[in-house]
Amino acid sequence: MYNVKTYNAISPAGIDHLSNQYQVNKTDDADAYLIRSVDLHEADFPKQLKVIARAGAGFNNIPLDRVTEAGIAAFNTPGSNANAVKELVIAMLVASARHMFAVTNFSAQHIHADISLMKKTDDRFKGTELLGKKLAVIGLGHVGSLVANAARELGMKVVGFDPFLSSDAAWHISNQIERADSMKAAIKDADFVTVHVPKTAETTGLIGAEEIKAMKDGVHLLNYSRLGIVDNQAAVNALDAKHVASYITDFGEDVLFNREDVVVTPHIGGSTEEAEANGSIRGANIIMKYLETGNVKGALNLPDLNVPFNTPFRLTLIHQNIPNMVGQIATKLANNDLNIEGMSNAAKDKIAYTIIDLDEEPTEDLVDALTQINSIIRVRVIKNQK
Ligand SMILES: NC(=O)C1=CN([C@@H]2O[C@H](COP(=O)(O)OP(=O)(O)OC[C@H]3O[C@@H](n4cnc5c(N)ncnc54)[C@H](O)[C@@H]3O)[C@@H](O)[C@H]2O)C=CC1
Ligand SMILES: O=C(O)CCC(=O)C(=O)O
Repeated sequence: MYNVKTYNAISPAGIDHLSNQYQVNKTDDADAYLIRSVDLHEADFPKQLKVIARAGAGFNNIPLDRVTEAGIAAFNTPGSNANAVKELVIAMLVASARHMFAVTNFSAQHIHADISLMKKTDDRFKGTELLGKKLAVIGLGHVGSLVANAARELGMKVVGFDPFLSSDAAWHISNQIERADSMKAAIKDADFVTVHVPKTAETTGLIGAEEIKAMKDGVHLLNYSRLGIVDNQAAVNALDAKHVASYITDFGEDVLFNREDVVVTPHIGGSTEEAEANGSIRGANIIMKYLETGNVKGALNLPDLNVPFNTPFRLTLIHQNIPNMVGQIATKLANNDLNIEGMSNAAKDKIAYTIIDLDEEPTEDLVDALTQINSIIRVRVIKNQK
């Protein structure tokens, strides 16, 4: 039996997807965490924790260095909630162009008045159309590409900026999206700017005072990525100066409250039934595959390694990516008279991962001996359940 611990509200679709070899939230000593945006930076991890699956895209809530040092595999589920974010961002583009929140506030406050009178005398709520307007999309991954394509379908001119665009992601972007080769080129004459990048040291403050100054007067700015990617104080200063027309974000801070020209949603970009189910089912599949086979695809901190599991036992080893590790491991197995049926190894940056297939169960002494090799981070024995 494997133990899974969940954090945040995890869609039951993923919990139900786990096989009967899994029990959920019965103990804190979990083999796997299935999480959403809980902040794990200050958390201690139980010794037997082997895998963290983040149902969602952003993984800035996981202390990756510490998790890797503990030999814990970490995964996210990019794309699982991208459509949900896209739909909300498109709604917010329309809402900002039509002053939707100020309009509905006005209506709520004048519920007993003859609102049609205001229409005849007041141009305050006259909006603009998206058709023909220019949208700059910063970051063209799962979310950004969907936003760019949908905006194009609405008749907007769309320019994208993503210096790290993967060739896979590029396939999903309409050929009618203009590619900018700098942030400045993307934002300079855009009517709307929306940001869809991960939060990293490099993207913190990506849209600061200088970038906002380079935008045209009357721009509408959207941040559905993370707190800190847009400098909120710089955005407020530009709103005060009437340079930015409105700022719409999923990540509130005190400086943003009680302003008519700011709309804050409470981090709900990915909060739809469908997106939460997608993410939790993908997270459940990741946990089952990693715990039961050791195979890895798309981890945040381990290389891809997928080997058909056809022997009764398997050893998996997470270790430093340095010379002679595989040689030392093979020697320990030979010294214990264990025949290696198959051995595969892959590396990602400083970390390497080795899978060894065996006909016999390795002894505890052998596992101890392997664990004691300098630069081995974690050794796991997996019994084939098939
Ligand atoms: N508000 C919400 O509920 C949600 C927020 N998000 C946020 O949106 C982010 C993006 O999500 P996905 O599109 O699924 O991720 P993704 O990984 O598919 O795409 C991110 C893109 O950003 C690009 N990028 C990285 N640094 C950049 C830079 N300096 N300038 C321009 N582009 C850059 C990457 O090359 C990549 O193509 C997530 O990391 C997360 O923080 C995602 C889902 C829901
Ligand atoms: O709804 C959630 O769990 C957060 C979604 C999100 O921010 C993400 O996937 O990056």
